[in-house]
Amino acid sequence: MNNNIQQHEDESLLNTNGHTQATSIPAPPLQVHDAVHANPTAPLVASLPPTGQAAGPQVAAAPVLLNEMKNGSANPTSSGKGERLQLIDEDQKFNPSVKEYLSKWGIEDVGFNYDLCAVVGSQSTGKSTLLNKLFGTSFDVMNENERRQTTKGIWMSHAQHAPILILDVEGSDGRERGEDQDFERKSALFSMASAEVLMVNMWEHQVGLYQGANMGMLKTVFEVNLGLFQAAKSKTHVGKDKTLILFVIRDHIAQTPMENLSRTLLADMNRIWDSLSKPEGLESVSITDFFDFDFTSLPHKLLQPEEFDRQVLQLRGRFTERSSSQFLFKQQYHKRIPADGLPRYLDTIWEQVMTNKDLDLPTQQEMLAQFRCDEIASAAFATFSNSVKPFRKPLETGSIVDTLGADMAQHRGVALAKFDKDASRYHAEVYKRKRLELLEKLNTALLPLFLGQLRNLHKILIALFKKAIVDRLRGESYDFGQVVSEERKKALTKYNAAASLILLQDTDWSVKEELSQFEEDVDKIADQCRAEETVKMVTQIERSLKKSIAEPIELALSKPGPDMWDRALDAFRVALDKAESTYLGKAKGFNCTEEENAIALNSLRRKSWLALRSKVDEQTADPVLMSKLRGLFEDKFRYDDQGIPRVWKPDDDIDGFFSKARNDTLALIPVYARIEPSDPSKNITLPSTAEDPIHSAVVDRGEDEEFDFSETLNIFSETRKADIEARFRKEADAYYVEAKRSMVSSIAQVPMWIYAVMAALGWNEFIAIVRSPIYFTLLLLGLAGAYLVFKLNLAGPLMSVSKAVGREVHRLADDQLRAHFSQPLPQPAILAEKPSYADKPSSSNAPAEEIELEDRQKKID
Ligand SMILES: Nc1nc2c(ncn2[C@@H]2O[C@H](COP(=O)(O)OP(=O)(O)OP(=O)(O)O)[C@@H](O)[C@H]2O)c(=O)[nH]1
Repeated sequence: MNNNIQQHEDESLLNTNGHTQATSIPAPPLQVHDAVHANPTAPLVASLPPTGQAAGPQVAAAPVLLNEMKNGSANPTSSGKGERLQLIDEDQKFNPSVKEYLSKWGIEDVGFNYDLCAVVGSQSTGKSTLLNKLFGTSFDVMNENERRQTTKGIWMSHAQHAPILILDVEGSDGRERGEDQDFERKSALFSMASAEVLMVNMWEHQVGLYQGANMGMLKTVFEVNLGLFQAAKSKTHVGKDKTLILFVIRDHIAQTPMENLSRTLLADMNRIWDSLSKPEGLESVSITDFFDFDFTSLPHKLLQPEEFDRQVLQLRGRFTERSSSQFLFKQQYHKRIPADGLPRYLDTIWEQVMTNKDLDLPTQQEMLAQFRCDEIASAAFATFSNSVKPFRKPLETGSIVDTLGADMAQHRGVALAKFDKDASRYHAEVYKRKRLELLEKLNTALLPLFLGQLRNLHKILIALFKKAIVDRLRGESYDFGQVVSEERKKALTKYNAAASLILLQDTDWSVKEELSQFEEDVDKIADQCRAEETVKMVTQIERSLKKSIAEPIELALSKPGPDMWDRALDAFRVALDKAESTYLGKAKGFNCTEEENAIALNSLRRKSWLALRSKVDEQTADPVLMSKLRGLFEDKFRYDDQGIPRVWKPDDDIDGFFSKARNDTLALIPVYARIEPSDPSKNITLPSTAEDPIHSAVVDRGEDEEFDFSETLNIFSETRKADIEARFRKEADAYYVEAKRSMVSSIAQVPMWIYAVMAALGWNEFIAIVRSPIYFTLLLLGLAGAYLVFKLNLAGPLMSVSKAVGREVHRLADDQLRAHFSQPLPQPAILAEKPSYADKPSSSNAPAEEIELEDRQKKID
């Protein structure tokens, strides 16, 4: 690549006056425009409108530009502009730096707002010179001293005054390539496929020639065009993508009028066109369906430099002034390649040309559109990815991003707008397709955020739901069913609201599945709470049942008899029925299922039964039972039928009463031993856990213990029964002994006459005391002291004091005696024969009272 910036050649070689004509033929119909056609021979100055008139900014700018040209200020190097690059080198390699250059020239981002023209023609016909003058470029110009090829390959540059790209094509017909017309053909194809305006540069004297007038090259161009239509396979394409061929006749000295030259050239082209074999269906199409022709001439640059410059300037205006009627870059010639896609397009076209493939421009444009749309989409997606990255972390850590929905929509919108801005210029169908693809890609990238947000929403709302229920159930009075239904509704509303915020348009996203999963989990928690609440409720009911059965059971068990269990079970059934109806009443608000109710009722019955059993156990504990039996025995033995205590008299049948009372009481022990009502209809039966399917399910969940109903009916075993009997017998015997003793003591009463004898014998002593003042005073004092002790309740304290004193005296005496007898005695043998009280063996170790009782018993028997 040659980036040299060449100065414009010296313009002051010759200064010969001449006149210039310009003829243009837009089509259809074929027309001839001549910038000065009204008077072809008139000098150029006369043909220009006066300064300030509507005809042309190019005219107004003319003096300035002329000065630029003369002073060399149009020199591209001075402004840093006008750089060029060798687009295709001598070895026919495409330069990959086009994009870089376009960007440097500020053309990459202009979309369709640029134009492209190419110049072809025989070698050394002043093409580069003309381009440099027209556009301020810096293409190489031949050195006069050595006449040889200067432009090799195809060069590209840009205009200084407008967004115009220029292709300077290697001259044809040069001795350097000789017979080889391969590059000429390829470069012509390439130029035609890319340029809106194809300038054909030729000397005036070449008009009418075949090779010299580039007719061979033009024939190729026309053939290629027809080939393009064959590829497009549609006649509708005809007339849509036209190219303007602008003939520039150099060194026109005006001997032959421009009109004649134009006509000759047109006739030549029509002849060529006619000679071409047309594709099927396109036999009748005219050359002007594909091409517009324009003709212009320039005076001799060396002989008429001033005129040459003026004409060039005028010609420049036709390239740059969009408002001018003679503006060359008409809309219809534009190849509709956005500037950013141009490098790729040119590269592909050249590749096609190189591989001798048919040039199918529409397909190329489509392929370019695909390529560029992909590139633009990738760039937009990369920016989008970066901007949504910050959302990932909070969502991964379980947070909810409040603005996620709006943010996702905004970032997606930005990416699509970015894509639309650059890609909408390309092939419409491709653009639409690629936009859909991008949209899908963006949605796919956003999907994890959407799902993450839903996941977190689910977790957080479930936790909140649980907490709200637990908090509300802590209160004193609540309706569980209402609490659950209110909180459920709240949770679902919140979920729906939050989920709808992140549902984006143009997606197939749905929250249906997630919502149903959420509902399922909410219900699961409600069920859990309900189960806990049911257990709580059953426990409460059980507690109140315990309270309500306590008294009736105690009462029933304290009055044993054949119907003792009938009464106890009656009381239990009443309490159980009440408990069950309380449960069912409360369970209505819980929305419990039949199965849950069955489980809870089963549990309630079992727990109630166990409560009954525990009460019975309490009432049949050893001391309680013994006291009951004792009481019953006493009632029968010590009281008569009217409940009056018996005073045993010698003629009473103590033995008979005793054995009856004892046997009756002993007969009650088996009644206590087992829960068994006399009336079988009052029997209560509960299923044991082993045979209860409902309970098995509960046990499987580890919520309850094993329960064997038949076991619970037995209050105590045979061994214990025997033990109780034995103990009772002993106690009863004690009562018997006591009864006998009380009868003996009543027999041993002092007769009344003894008291009369005592009064008769002691009468003298009584009189002696009454008559003696000392004794009488002592008697009065004694009576007064007794009265005081009685009045002040001092009998107790006096007794305890006297007892304490007695004990102390006894202890002291005991100590003294022990101390005395511990000394060696003069006759120990005598003392040893009398065992002390302490050493006295207690026959059978029984307490003294018992021994005494036994003695008495023996006597009675
Ligand atoms: N007679 C005449 N000579 C010109 C004119 N314009 C340029 N020249 C001269 O023609 C010679 C060739 O000019 P270039 O601009 O290099 O021609 P070219 O067609 O670009 O040459 P290649 O790029 O090699 O094909 C130079 O010496 C110019 O000074 C013109 O209008 N008339």
